[in-house]
Amino acid sequence: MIQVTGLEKRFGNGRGIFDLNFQVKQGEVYGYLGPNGAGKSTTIRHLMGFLKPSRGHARIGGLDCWRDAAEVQKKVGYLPGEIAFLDGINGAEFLDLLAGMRGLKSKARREELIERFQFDSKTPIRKMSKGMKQKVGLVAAFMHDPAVLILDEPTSGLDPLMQKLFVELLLEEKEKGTTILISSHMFQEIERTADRVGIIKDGVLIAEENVHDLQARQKRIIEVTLASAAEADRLAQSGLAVADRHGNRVGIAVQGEYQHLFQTLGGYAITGVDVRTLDLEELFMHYYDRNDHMGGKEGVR
Ligand SMILES: Nc1ncnc2c1ncn2[C@@H]1O[C@H](COP(=O)(O)OP(=O)(O)OP(=O)(O)O)[C@@H](O)[C@H]1O
Repeated sequence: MIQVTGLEKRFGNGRGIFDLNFQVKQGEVYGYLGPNGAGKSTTIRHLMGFLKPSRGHARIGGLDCWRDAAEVQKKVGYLPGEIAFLDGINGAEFLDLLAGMRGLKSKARREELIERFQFDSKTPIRKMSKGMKQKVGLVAAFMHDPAVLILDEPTSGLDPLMQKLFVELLLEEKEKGTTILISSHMFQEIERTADRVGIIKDGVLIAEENVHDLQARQKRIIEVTLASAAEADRLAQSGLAVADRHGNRVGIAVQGEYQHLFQTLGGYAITGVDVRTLDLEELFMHYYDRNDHMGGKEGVR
């Protein structure tokens, strides 16, 4: 449904995107990840027909995103990274304007979305907080039930409750067969929704991964607390795959094979057990310089 072929944009300063190639199949959710300034928004602006490629093509549903920009923009639900609103109007008027441009008659879906995101659409846009503007942007992107959604950092500015709601909405869209490209710094949101992820750095697509494969390869760490340091020493030398060790605690990495682990643990004085899952962020970290990592579970920038 989305096809990017040899896409290139060279800005005067030598930055840009270079020979990008990827596809998003109908009904697939593609997570587009990358550190600050990697080229995510530039790619997305090409997909929306706002930028002319220096080389190559971006296509959506067979349409050329630059040549057929007007048609593409009608077809796609788009949430920009930074929304430029008209200042003199309120949220409802802004949505009316977009609905008019798209020839959308029914307000049913829009009202349902406003109800879910819980905001007063009559508030003047200049008085809205960042999060509230983001909600208006999301309603604008989803309200015409588009076959393709392109979302540039959709949860920025949303509080955790609204982020959760957004993920639910995205999963519903996925269920309906909507094709979705979502750029994000939030690994967890990508992990819960995406089928595949592409990682862009310095304008180059450096990796593509199938999220379901990654999840199947995901390891768990069983953290065992032992009655004494001597017991912990003994367990550390038992031949199990020891991932880490802190005092009386020994972390053991497992991937599907639990029988041997529990048989072995039977011979030890254990006072506690905890299970930790290595999340995809940890698996992805090797694609980034450590310096790019802002820390925490939230981002990769
Ligand atoms: N119009 C422009 N002229 C010159 N350079 C530009 C222009 N637009 C973007 N760039 C540069 O191209 C690079 C990619 O920018 P882009 O906004 O696509 O990154 P991004 O991955 O979306 O980053 P962020 O996470 O910060 O939004 C950056 O170095 C940026 O400074």
